[in-house]
Amino acid sequence: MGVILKVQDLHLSFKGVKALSGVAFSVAEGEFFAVIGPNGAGKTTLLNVLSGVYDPDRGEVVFLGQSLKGKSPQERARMGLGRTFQGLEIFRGMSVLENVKLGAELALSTYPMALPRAEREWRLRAWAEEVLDYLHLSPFRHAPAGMLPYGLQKRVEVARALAGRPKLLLLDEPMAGLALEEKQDLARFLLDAREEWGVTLLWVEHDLRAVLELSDRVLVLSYGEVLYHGPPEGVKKDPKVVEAYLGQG
Ligand SMILES: Nc1ncnc2c1ncn2[C@@H]1O[C@H](COP(=O)(O)OP(=O)(O)OP(=O)(O)O)[C@@H](O)[C@H]1O
Repeated sequence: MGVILKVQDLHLSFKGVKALSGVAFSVAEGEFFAVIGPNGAGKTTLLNVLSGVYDPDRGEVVFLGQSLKGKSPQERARMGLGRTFQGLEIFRGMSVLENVKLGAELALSTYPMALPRAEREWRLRAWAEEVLDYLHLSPFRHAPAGMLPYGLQKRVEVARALAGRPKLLLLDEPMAGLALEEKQDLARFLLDAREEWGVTLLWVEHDLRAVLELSDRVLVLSYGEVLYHGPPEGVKKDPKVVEAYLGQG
């Protein structure tokens, strides 16, 4: 398995607060990689640096062997770096299908040649429908996304991100606010997406049980520093992690 993402010596401060301090790790292709840590540890800041919302003060992010320095979030997305957000980022007044087609536009924008309008529309629709079907959202395709229950809205957001055919999908707390059954459904969809479309997953998540059950490797951050980087089995055994994170109960 090759390395899809390499993060080297990232530093970022906000007015003296060190949000990231010497963060380094790598993610292998096809991995389900988790980032956890207490509130304010720097997890969302890390996602913002990876997706190009913030420039780091120091350090580098290499995606598929290419440095991301100076690349906008849009350029990164076109390279195959997808993202979902902590809050919901769907268009509530648009139908589920329209939301997912917007994501599919991104996949088509990387297509090597310009397509005739009708064919373009056909491909967009076909790909969006495939993703909807895969995530069991087809019955809701014409419903305004904002009218669906929260758990389904979260699933629409994941569907839209997957429709962009990311090679690496960054997920910011995808399970927040979901009931246990909805979490289990989402976990299955993510694992299936990895299997079916070969997408690598990097998720920030507070549900420790889900993280330890599903992830291949885990990065633990605290005060912007890496406390632990390794398999899930080692997380609870690491004295530094217990002290800074798990000890909080
Ligand atoms: N735009 C910003 N301006 C100023 N300070 C910021 C900004 N973004 C983050 N910070 C600070 O950087 C630190 C890390 O914040 P971050 O949101 O990355 O943590 P987190 O691990 O995602 O926390 P949570 O689990 O609560 O979402 C915090 O001290 C936060 O207050």
